[in-house]
This record gives sequence, C-alpha cells and structure tokens, in this order.
Amino acid sequence: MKVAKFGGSSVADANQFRKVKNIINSDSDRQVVVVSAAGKSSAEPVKVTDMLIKVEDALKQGIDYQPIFGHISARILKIRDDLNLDVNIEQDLDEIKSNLNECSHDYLVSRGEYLTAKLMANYLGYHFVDAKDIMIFDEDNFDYQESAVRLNSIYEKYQQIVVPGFYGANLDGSIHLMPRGGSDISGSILAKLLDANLYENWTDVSGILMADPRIVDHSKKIDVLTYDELQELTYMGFGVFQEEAVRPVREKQIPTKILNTNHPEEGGTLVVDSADKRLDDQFITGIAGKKNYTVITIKKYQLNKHIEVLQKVLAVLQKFHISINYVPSGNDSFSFLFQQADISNKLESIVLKLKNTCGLDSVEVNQDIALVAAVSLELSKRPAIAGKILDYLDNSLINVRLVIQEGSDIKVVFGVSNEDYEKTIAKIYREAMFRGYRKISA
Ligand SMILES: Nc1ncnc2c1ncn2[C@@H]1O[C@H](COP(=O)(O)OP(=O)(O)O)[C@@H](O)[C@H]1O
Ligand SMILES: N[C@@H](CC(=O)OP(=O)(O)O)C(=O)O
Repeated sequence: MKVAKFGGSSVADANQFRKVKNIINSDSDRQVVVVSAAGKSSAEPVKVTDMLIKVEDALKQGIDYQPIFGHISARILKIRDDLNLDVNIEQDLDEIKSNLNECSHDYLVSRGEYLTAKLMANYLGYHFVDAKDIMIFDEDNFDYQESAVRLNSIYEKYQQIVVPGFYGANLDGSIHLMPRGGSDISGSILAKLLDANLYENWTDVSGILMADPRIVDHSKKIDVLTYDELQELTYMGFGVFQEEAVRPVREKQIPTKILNTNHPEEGGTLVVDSADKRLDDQFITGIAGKKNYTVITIKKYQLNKHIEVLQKVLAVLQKFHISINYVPSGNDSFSFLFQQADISNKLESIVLKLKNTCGLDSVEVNQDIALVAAVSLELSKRPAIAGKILDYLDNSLINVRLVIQEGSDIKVVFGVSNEDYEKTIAKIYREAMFRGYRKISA
C-alpha cells in the first residue's frame, strides 16, 4: 500500500485534479491520498491557505472579509463545477462562514485542506476522512497510539481514503494546525501509522534538486539520498519537503519518493535508509540555506575554563525563551545563532543583560546573516574538503563570517551576509559540479 500526498500546486485547479486522478488510477496501491489546500497556479497567485489568513486578518482589523472569502468560495466552486462533481460544497462553505466570528485560527486556516480533500474524495470515488477524527495531538505531541486506534477502525471499513493534510485535532476535539508545509508531515505520519511500503510526495518539481531551482538554473536532480541527508537539508531550508516530515518515515524506514504531478514520467528522488543504495559518485549531495540570522558572540579570556560564566549566559538566554540554532565556539569565545524573527524584539534587552550580569570581556552582535550548508556523507571521511570550499568562496570575494562544522559530520555551514546568500549557493554548486570532487569509494 502506498500513501500519496499531493501538494498545493498539484490541486490548484480542475486540470491539476485530473492529473492527480490519472496518477491514482495508474496504480491501485495508491490507497491513501493526502491533499494540501489548493495552491498557486498561473491564474491564482495566492494559495488558499494564505487567503484564509487574510480573512482572519480582515476580521481582526474589522475590515470587510467578504471579498476574500468570496474569492476562496469561487475557486472551490469552480473546481467542483469544472469537474461536474456531485458534492454540496456550498453547505461546507456556509458552515465555515457562520463560524467565522468565533472560530480559532487553527480551524480557519485548515479549511483549505478540508474543502480540497472533500472535492478530491468525491472526484476519485474515495472515502473522505476528516483529519480531525484520526490525527490526534496530545498538546504539542502527536499521539500515535490514539491516532492508530482511530485510523484502524476507519481503515478496516474503507481502504481507499482521502485525508486533508496540515491539521488534526487535540484530545478535546478542537482543531490542531501543523506548521506551514504541514501536509508533508500528515502524509509521513499516515505512512508510518499504516506501515506503507512507499510514501509518495507529489509536487511541481521532478524530485529534489541539488540547489533551489529559483537560485541555480538547471540544478542537477538528486536521484537517491538518505534520510540523514534529507533531514539536514530540510533543516537548512530545502523548501520542497517539510523538515518535520522526515522523522516518521525514517523511524519505520519507509522509502519516500518526491515526484512531479505535472511530469510523472520523469521519475523523482528516492529517500532511503542507507548510503549503499546510492549509485552516483557526487561528492556534495545538496546545498541549502536560510537568510536572516542574528549572531551574538561573547568573549572572555579562557572562557572554556570558566563554565560558571557560560552558565550565567545560558540562564540569560533561557529567560528570554528563544531557540538557539547553532553554538560554534573557540577557546575564548562562544557564538549563538538565532533566527532574526525570534530574537529581534528582545535583542537589546538580551545584550544589555549579558553585558551587565555575566562578567564578559565583550558582547558583539551581527545581524542579517545567511547560513548556507553543503551536505555530504563524504564530509565525515574528508573534512578537509570544507577548507577547499572556503578557499573557493574567499577567492570569489565572498566574505565568510563563520564556518560551522560540528554535531552532524555530514554538513558544513557557512555564514555570509544576506546579500551574498544566492551567490554563495551558486558558487558552492559550481564548485561541487565542476571541480570534480568525487566520492573516494566511487
Ligand atoms: N532543492 C530543491 N529542489 C526542488 N525544489 C526546491 C528546492 N528548493 C526549493 N524548492 C522549491 O520547492 C517547491 C515545491 O515545494 P512546495 O512549494 O511546498 O510544493 P507543493 O505545492 O507541491 O507542496 C518547488 O517549486 C521549488 O521552487
Ligand atoms: N497549505 C498549507 C500546508 C501545505 O503543506 O501546503 P503545500 O503542500 O502547498 O506546501 C501551507 O500552505 O502551508
């Protein structure tokens, strides 16, 4: 049995629905279908999810929400009518509308998936299963036991189901929204719960490319990669697969494929447990990154011998409840990297507190830093390759502010200014492709 997840671009209009149906009908193993909300298309520049967020903003600001809600309704009705579906989706739209004034954010923003899945179930002749009945959360944690019980009782009756992605329910029945891109997580969890033999993630690119196609034209496709590599790449911002979607399939070692709804014949990327299953001799598997980090560097002579100072620093950071992304260190210094959005309104207070209470020699702040990571299983065998990339970036006049090669030994991270972000990715890609780095074993 296969779980097939279709992203927003794959269900953006009636024509995309037709492609989905062809894919489903071409393999009877595709029994569990997960859909996102209708996404962007050439005619529709805004995802339904983002339109729902606009409805919420309008409600909050007391502005007329009707035009946006009307647009969403028209999109949904058009798909229904273009496909001649016999489903009373007006009733669902009316119910959502009547709930608007007292509903939660999670309920409202998840309605795109709910409506799209209802249409898809009708179109495929599959049974619609509301995610709130089978994807159960106990506070922030997914409750696998409870969800398995509920899913199995439904799956015993109906073997061909469509489930909306991106949300589930809390134990009290209220809607629980997942992070953006969360339908990937829904699909991965369902594949794990049902012990699927394949998780297919259908999108608008023919697999995962070595670098973001919006930055590097004709970037090479990665044919096979490991869960470890995918985890590192998604953590660093590989847009094509949600970072939290790796764990469920990885835990059960369910092979995962990234495929193109518009070109199923082109094959895609296969994610597997072991590097032995990789055939190519590519040294660097992929390059990914994110902009907008803030770095706080604290310095004190022989800091590594003054654990009590470090304890004080950590206590200050803990008080402000912000997640730290990386902590590169030297003998006399420690740097803390944060996502700018998490820290920006607290930065001044944090720096003041660090300066006044921790007995440091200095506290420096660097903002607008982008992190670019090169991921390669070979880095653990040849860590010196990181130095070669660094030389190359230096020769290309890219000012590398920091290098992090710690923790996972399959990744090296370069910190550059936001402005150099795209150039750094393009340069590393060039270096990886044309300098002839190849795996030692190949
Ligand atoms: N390394 C990469 N390989 C492939 N696609 C990438 C990569 N990095 C970013 N992307 C972007 O991810 C997009 C697909 O992800 P997403 O927008 O979530 O699709 P969907 O609507 O199918 O969920 C692609 O259109 C592409 O622009
Ligand atoms: N619709 C949600 C969830 C999702 O997974 O979407 P997509 O498959 O289009 O990335 C979002 O936009 O975040």
